[in-house]
Parts: sequence; C-alpha cells; structure tokens
Amino acid sequence: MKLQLALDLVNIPEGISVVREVEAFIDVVEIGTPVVINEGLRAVKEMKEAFPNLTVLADLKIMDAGGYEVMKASEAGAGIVTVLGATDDSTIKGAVEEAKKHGSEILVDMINVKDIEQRAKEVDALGVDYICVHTGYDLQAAGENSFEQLRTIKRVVKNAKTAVAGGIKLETLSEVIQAQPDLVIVGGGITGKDDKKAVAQEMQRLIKEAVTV
Ligand SMILES: O=C(CO)[C@H](O)[C@H](O)COP(=O)(O)O
Repeated sequence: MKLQLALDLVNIPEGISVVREVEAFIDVVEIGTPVVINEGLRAVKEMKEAFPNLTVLADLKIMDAGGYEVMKASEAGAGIVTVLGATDDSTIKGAVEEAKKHGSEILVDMINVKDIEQRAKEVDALGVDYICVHTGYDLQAAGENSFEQLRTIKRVVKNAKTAVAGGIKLETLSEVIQAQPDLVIVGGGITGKDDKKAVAQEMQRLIKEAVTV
C-alpha cells in the first residue's frame, strides 16, 4: 500500500517546499489539476527533476485525446497519468497504449461515475493500472466520501490496482486502510496541517503497520 501526496493549491516553488518536508514518508507526488491549469506540465517536469526518486502523478483528468495527452505528460516526467472513467473506452485504450510506450501508468479516476461496479469492471478489462474512487471537493463539502465505493471496487476489480481519494485525513485513514487499497491519496489532510511532516510520518506508519499485520 502506497501513500500519494496531492498538491492542489500551490505554485511550483510552494509544492517543492512541501514535498521537501514529507518526501521520506510518501511514494507518489501528485501535481493536482489546479496546478496543471495554473503552471502547465512544467510543474510535472520541475517536480520530477527535484525529486527523481519519487513517482510523479499528473492529474490531468483526461476526457479526450487520451494518447496525445498521456504522451505529453509522460515526456514531462509523469510516472502515472489520470484519465476519467466517465469518458469513452477509446480514450482510455489510447491512453493505455501510449503509456506502455513510455513505461508510465494510467490511473482511471471514477469521479462522478454513477454505476461504479459496472464501470469498474469495464475499465478493468481495458488494461489500466489503477482504478481510483474519488469524492471531489464539491461533494466533500456536502459530507460525502468514497469509502463504500472503495469496498465495491475491491470486490469487483480483478486486474488493476485500487486507489482512493477525497478528503482523507489522519482521523479517517484507519477506515480506509481496512479496505486495503493499493494507493491512498491525501491532499488537504497533509497540506492543510501546520506540521505536515508529523502527519505524513504517522500516515506512513499506519500504512506500514497495516501491510505487515
Ligand atoms: O483530485 C483532487 C481534487 O479533484 C484532489 O487531489 C484529491 O481529492 C485529493 O485531495 P484531498 O485529499 O484534499 O481531497
């Protein structure tokens, strides 16, 4: 089980400075969608140059032109690129094909997919690397989370690794860990804290403990 830090509300120097604090405790650093919108794929490139040992995820939330966008993100240094599960199978197939050429991986984000069970089965058959349940900021504000959806994909996904994102905090991490996702994605639960290092360290400890039990 790996820990991914999501950077959403920072510019590139601020993002690099946050990662410096927590790099020993995370496996993947996400360049969040707002950062890509503000800074472009330069953010992926500069993060990978600053932390060559970390996997950089480009949260492009691709909806079309899967092959082209995965090519650009992979060339910038992304080890994982996100595609939306709500899009057409042809976009996901194009993304998977292109990722294979670069040795990068595809994470399909199931945000706002209505029938998670059915779509997860379909997406799993397309050869993607991760399937991620995700409650976005707007639904988090309405008190929702993806813990039940995580249990659903754990049941039906046979090939891909599973991931979960959306409002995960230190206080809720144990519930998430119980469902045994392969990747836990945390943004504000770390970046919003004064002592980011202590929170990331404790999260990594809980994850390692769960994996060894
Ligand atoms: O993709 C995202 C928003 O669309 C975020 O990166 C993801 O939800 C993780 O951040 P947080 O833990 O703050 O919810």
